[in-house]
Amino acid sequence: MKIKQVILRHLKLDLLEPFTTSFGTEYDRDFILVEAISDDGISGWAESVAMLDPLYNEETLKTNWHILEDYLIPIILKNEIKHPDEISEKYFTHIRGNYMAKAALEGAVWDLYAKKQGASLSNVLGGTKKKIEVGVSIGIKDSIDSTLDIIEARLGEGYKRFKLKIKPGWDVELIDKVRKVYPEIPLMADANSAYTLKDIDRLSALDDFNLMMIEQPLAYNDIIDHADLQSRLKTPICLDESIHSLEDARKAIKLGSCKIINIKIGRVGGLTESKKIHDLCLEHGIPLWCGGMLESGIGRAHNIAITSLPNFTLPGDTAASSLYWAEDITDPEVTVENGMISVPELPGIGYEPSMEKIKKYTIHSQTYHLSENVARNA
Ligand SMILES: O=C(O)CCC(=O)c1ccccc1C(=O)O
Ligand SMILES: [Mg+2]
Repeated sequence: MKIKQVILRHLKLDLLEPFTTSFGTEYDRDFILVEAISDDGISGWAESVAMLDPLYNEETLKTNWHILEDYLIPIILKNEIKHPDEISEKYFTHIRGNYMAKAALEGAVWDLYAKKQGASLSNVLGGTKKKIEVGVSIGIKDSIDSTLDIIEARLGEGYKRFKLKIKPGWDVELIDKVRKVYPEIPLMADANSAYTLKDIDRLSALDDFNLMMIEQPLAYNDIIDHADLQSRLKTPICLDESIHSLEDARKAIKLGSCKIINIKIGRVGGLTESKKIHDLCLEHGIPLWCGGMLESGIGRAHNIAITSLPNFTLPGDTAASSLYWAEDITDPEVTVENGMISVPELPGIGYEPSMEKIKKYTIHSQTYHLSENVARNA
């Protein structure tokens, strides 16, 4: 495969409802859409899940644009790529970190590769499921009653798992009240690193509610204290922020830092690394689910494809487009029926980017070609 052109677009979509976590409130979603075009004129698409501010992790939309423009795109334009696995295994190895930037460009090449094979992205990744189960992530609200109303609505829509964002002071009472109303629903909590081991009493109190898991209770860069905490809790810990690679997953499993892992393609540097973590976790009996980053339909399509692999046995965060956006940028949008999404069988990601809607939400765009300057840097 020869990539002759890459287009970066900065899009902004307004969220229908503000989304609050322990690290802040999002009112809208700015992201980079990546289009990689081959010499025979086929486009592959992906999005960077980096946010505008470095609150979830250290990457931002601007750091991603810089790394894509100055390092990653020149490499992709200069080299002939036989298989997308080569991108993380050979071409990006000397660039440290910047996982979300790497994943965005790698993902666009994966979509392009699948389209050239005439196969679905799920198919080329080794996906086996035709349908995937989905859950929903519910942000921090002004009251427990409004949280209960949302759970009621999502239950009616068939969602298979309910994740409540927690932070100190919005935790034990919330979970207790929700459990009293819904003693049986698959329920979990995500702290986004809002606690330390000093909060052991509060975290132990959460152990009484039969939660499926507690996601990332401790620091975003920790696997040591999580191992200590896991040894004191019966509720499984799920790591999100702390896992950036196959190596991180191997070490966390070895230490006993978690019993479940959430894979976000962007956080681990792409689909190739996601597959490797998948295989390792399968071998060690660690169940997986696919996390969400308030993606547009393009990112959702990638999440659906990776979730079709067999060890994604727990419902993920890839809910319907209509819960987030007045309109999404793909045709069709991502829809959920009875808590399930059908994995597309069309070539590539299987959701067509709508050029009309993409234009409508684009703030800025830039096209990159192979040039003398690019060749020198790559
Ligand atoms: O609905 C979604 O896309 C998942 C929302 C979510 O939980 C989330 C959103 C932004 C950043 C981090 C997280 C998280 O999983 O921790
Ligand atoms: Mg999380």
